[in-house]
Amino acid sequence: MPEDTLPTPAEAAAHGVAGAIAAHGVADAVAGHRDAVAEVLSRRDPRLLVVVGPCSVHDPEAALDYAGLLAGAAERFSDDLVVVLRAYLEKPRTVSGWTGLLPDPTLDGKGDIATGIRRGRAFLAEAAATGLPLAYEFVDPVVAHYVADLVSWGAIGARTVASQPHRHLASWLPMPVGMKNDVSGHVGTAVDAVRAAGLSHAFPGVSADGRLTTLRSTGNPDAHLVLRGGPTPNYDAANVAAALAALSAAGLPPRVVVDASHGNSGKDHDRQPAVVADLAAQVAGGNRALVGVMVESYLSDGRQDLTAGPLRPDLSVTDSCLGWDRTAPLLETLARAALRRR
Ligand SMILES: O=C[C@H](O)[C@H](O)COP(=O)(O)O
Ligand SMILES: C=C(OP(=O)(O)O)C(=O)O
Repeated sequence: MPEDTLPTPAEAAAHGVAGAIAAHGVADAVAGHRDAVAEVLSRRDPRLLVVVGPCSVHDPEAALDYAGLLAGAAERFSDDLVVVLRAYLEKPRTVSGWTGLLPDPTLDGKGDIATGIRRGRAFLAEAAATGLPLAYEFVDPVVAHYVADLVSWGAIGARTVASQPHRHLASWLPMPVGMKNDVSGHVGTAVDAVRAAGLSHAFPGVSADGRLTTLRSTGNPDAHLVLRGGPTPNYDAANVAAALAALSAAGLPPRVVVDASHGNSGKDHDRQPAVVADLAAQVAGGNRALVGVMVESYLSDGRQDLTAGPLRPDLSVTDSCLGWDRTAPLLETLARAALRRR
């Protein structure tokens, strides 16, 4: 195979970790996780969805250590929270920068995507074996065909939410997909995206055997809005209420996930606890439409530049994250809030 030829999605799925995926019953677990998330989004399950984990995975071994810690906490709070691990292997960039472990597994711009698919799937399979559902931002619609089988909650990000191919992809993906408000803070684009994802579409895609093909979707009933802020935050009760009103006006179910990071914390990890505290108060105060919270969290507080010399495995190389020691209490706060809301 020439160096740059990629395996087909079916070949990638059959490679290496297929045995581990089967041994751990991952496919059945993923189906169960997707249903569990959908139940929370539909509010039939009163628990709170918490999507938490690193901004990006740059060191799979360290990220698995993090997943182990999170799996323990998820179990502890399982009466009140449905905890999903951010297992993000692609990063959208405002202009340029590292694009993630799957497109650039050597973190140096070489773009060895074939290796990235192999390493990425190995990471996802091992992370799934912890028992946690996995969250993933679908940045490149082609790459989606290599990873979607292991994902239980998908995101279309602030930089792609207006894109028709991404909306079409979301309409076809077999898991709940969150549509983020765009980077300007405009919520209407994401409301349009939720509507578009709920409809059926025919669009070009890749079949399991690697052929370019026409994909036909039936519409994603579990597409929903994610508030992530913009130049100013939009996590407070007034912005949440305005977003719910916009959803209702568009004939969509009033439900929202709120991201405590990104525009809601000015990308400053130190601000995330205050945002989570505000969201927990809204939940505890009885807001049943606030169905989920996202937190960017990793082993240690902060971030590092990729060019800063030997990389630390425990520190984000993209957005700054809240360290594990400060994340665990936030999960407890959210669990208490969800319990109180019941
Ligand atoms: O979540 C990560 C970043 O916010 C996103 O990938 C954009 O990063 P950038 O603005 O540094 O390119
Ligand atoms: C890039 C991300 O978010 P956003 O699209 O909100 O910037 C992310 O969640 O990693």
